[in-house]
Amino acid sequence: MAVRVGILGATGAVGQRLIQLLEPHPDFDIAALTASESSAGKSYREAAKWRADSPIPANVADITVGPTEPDAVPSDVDLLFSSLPSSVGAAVEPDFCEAGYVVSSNSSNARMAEDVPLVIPEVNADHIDLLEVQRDDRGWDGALVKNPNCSTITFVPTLAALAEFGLEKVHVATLQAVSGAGYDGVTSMEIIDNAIPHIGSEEEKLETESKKLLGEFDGASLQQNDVAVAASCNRIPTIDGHLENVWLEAADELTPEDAAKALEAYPSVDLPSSPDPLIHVFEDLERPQPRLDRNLGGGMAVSVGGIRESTFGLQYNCLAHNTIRGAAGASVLNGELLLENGYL
Ligand SMILES: NC(=O)C1=CN([C@@H]2O[C@H](COP(=O)(O)OP(=O)(O)OC[C@H]3O[C@@H](n4cnc5c(N)ncnc54)[C@H](OP(=O)(O)O)[C@@H]3O)[C@@H](O)[C@H]2O)C=CC1
Ligand SMILES: N[C@@H](CC(=O)OP(=O)(O)O)C(=O)O
Repeated sequence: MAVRVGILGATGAVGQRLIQLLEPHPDFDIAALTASESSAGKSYREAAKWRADSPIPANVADITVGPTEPDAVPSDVDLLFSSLPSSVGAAVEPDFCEAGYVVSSNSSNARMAEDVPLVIPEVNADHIDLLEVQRDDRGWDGALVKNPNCSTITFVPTLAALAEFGLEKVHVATLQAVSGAGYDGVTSMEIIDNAIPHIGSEEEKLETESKKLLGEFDGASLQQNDVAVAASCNRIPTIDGHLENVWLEAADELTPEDAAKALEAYPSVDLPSSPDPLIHVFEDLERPQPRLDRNLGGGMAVSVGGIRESTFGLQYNCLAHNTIRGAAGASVLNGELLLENGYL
């Protein structure tokens, strides 16, 4: 029987992507939608400014949006996907966990908390069991799991694939799509004919979240990876798809040929939203490109190209769809992992 799920922040850009991904999902049934007080009490059709590239699913359009409070969500809902602004997530997600709900959250609050698993299932599925520590620490019947920032999700799987060569230093420069800032985030006057070489807090997220994701969990605590990561984040006028330039210094010899083999061989996981292959490797130096390659693997794949030797070790470019692999799809995949591991 399908698991009944809810979406916190269902009317937003990521909430709409979640609805697109969850409506046809084999294991999940959308049973509750929440948003701010100004949307509560309206039908989803009325409350959401629907801007996704497929119609609102008929069975979702007539659901009444509730306020984002534990009492407003039916108790037979087992899993909540959270796409709230991070300040709201910080305030309310713990209340839902305390009330017994399992929350798979895309919001950035608490990603670096010691007892909160930050998970990309293809990279560190075993970190999910940090939830046992979390439940002991906090006395929750529910649980809180996070997916990382969209730019972090794009380059960390490539590092995981190359980890066998010994990760020492990584420099990453991003070219991020405007959808990452939300529908009202960057005005057309700011971004057309332009590039903005700063995205608030983004560099720090890439530098810190990557070490947690690549860390070791021994069943009791998590030891972060000591790879040095330096990031530079830029906004460019693409709609979806974050492209990143990576320079990697490895401890062992790492030729472009070895890197391509390791990236291509890196496995996906046996969960419905994990694409096979996970990583597409292009020989064409002009790929990957956001418009051409962001939808590979249903928007859940990572693509890599331009692999070459450089003054600073191995150099390559990577790309992923920021609102699917980088946000809604990442939360859904973590929901699948929670189900697979008996947390629901
Ligand atoms: N856009 C993207 O590509 C990405 C976004 N994220 C993160 O995901 C989260 C959501 O982003 P996005 O969908 O773009 O944001 P939006 O602003 O589009 O949506 C926010 C959602 O939260 C609800 N909300 C806002 N304030 C409150 C409140 N006080 N109480 C309850 N609900 C509230 C909104 O409801 P209402 O409609 O009623 O206002 C809406 O449903 C953010 O944390 C963002 O940083 C992460 C990666 C990518
Ligand atoms: N800051 C990201 C999107 C985002 O909301 O990230 P986070 O989930 O870390 O808040 C971008 O601009 O593309």
